Amino acid sequence: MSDLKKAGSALISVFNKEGLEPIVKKLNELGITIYSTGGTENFIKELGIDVVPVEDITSYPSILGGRVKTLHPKVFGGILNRQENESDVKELTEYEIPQLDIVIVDLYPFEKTVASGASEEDIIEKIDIGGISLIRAAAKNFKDVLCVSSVEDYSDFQQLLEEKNGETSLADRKLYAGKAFNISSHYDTAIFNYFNAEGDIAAYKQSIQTGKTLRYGENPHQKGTFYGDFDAMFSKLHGKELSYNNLLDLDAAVNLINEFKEEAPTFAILKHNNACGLAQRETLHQAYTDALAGDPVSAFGGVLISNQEIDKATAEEIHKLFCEVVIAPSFSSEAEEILKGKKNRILLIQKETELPKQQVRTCLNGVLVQDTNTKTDVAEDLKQATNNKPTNAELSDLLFASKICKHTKSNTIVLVKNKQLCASGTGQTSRVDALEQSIVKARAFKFDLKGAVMASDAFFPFPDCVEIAGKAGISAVIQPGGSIKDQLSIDYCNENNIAMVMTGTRHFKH
Ligand SMILES: NC(=O)c1ncn([C@@H]2O[C@H](COP(=O)(O)O)[C@@H](O)[C@H]2O)c1NC=O
Repeated sequence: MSDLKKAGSALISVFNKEGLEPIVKKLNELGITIYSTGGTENFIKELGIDVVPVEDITSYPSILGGRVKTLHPKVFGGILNRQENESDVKELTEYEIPQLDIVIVDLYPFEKTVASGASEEDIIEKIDIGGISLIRAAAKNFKDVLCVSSVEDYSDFQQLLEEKNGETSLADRKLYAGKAFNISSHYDTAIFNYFNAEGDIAAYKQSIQTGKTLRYGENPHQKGTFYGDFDAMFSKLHGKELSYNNLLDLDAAVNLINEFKEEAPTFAILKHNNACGLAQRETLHQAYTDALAGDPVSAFGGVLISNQEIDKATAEEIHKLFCEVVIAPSFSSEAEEILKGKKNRILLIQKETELPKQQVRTCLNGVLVQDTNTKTDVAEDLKQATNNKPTNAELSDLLFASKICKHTKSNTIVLVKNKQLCASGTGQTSRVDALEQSIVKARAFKFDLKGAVMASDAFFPFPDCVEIAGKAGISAVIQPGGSIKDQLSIDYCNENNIAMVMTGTRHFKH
């Protein structure tokens, strides 16, 4: 037996009338009776198309300022009846309930209203009750009813009407039911999160309606998907598909470069989510050259990000390097042309967007959620711990190093000289290891550490780090402070002419 059903009627109740016209025209052409609510009814009438007011079904006006218009047994009976069930069909006749085969609903814009900063009263009025009930009822009864719950589905639905002349298959109806529950659950999640803005209720709900299957996860034997709106953050100009690992690097890169947003030309090179090169200079070309000099070995296959438009001169330098991704607020047309010279190289324009206020990661059998670390250490935060005061140049390098430190995996030590990352120790199990790694790396790339500064993401539990740093020529240190043995580190610095400032803020990153 064919599971195709010919629709004879449709109930339409939409907030946003845009895109509805061709659908209404097609339904009318197919001889489908259209029922509708107030505003939608007027819209359809103005198109010169016959429409039956929903009040003709309910024999009730819309009441309470529109809070109750479709919430009526005759409307829900028309949607929820099982056509295979004899007693349901009998009841339809007994109570004069019209069968409703198609339900088209577009909900009140709750999230947009919240985002607009509207008053609580306005927000509450945008909690759609009738519409969400129509969607749930129609989707539940997908065996008999097709539910269109989003403007996004209008063009597919239009095509369906055209191809099948008003007939729908069970598979079509079930697919649309799934989409409908995607809409209704997303809507309710947004409402819950509005009511639980203070987090008083210990429940975590997130709903992301857009996702992209990636070629694979972190490794080729793992499946991977990105749930998020990539296009809201970037415009892709060129290059191959982004991978799972590219996306992780992008996340690290934009978070890092945002620290230098309003500053002089700054260029960063990242590998495995850590900066392996970063410099700030008068020209972007120089910033790139000096970022690369930080670690030209690690830069191979890296992700590059700039806080300024990439110009021709910088692009010509970048073009000599094999790199996966180049991100910038914009590219000059010559730079774009040059960088497109490698087929796979990904070029991205970073749009002006806010980053999420919370960070989420899986943990054990659940998730860990925390506020994003938005604290950037500034001069006013600093407490001078030593007799020696850092010079102005050292102070600006210390704050510069502290910003990099905040975005480097713990334990980390970052060494900076003249607004250039000399080296960092990343993701080490001891702070001494992190420091020694950074010194070895800096020396390997011919940095003279005399007069360089050191940033540490957390306090020094022992004076060993300042001792090693002092012997390497480091002249100033920035760290949170707070160890019971702080004084031992301070004493060593005082005895060896090293300036130390404390921020009072730890910047672990795991
Ligand atoms: N109260 C009800 O019975 C009801 N029934 C449908 N709606 C919503 O009313 C809107 C359409 O209203 P109109 O056709 O009057 O412009 C749609 O967003 C629909 O989801 C309702 N409103 C919200 O709860």
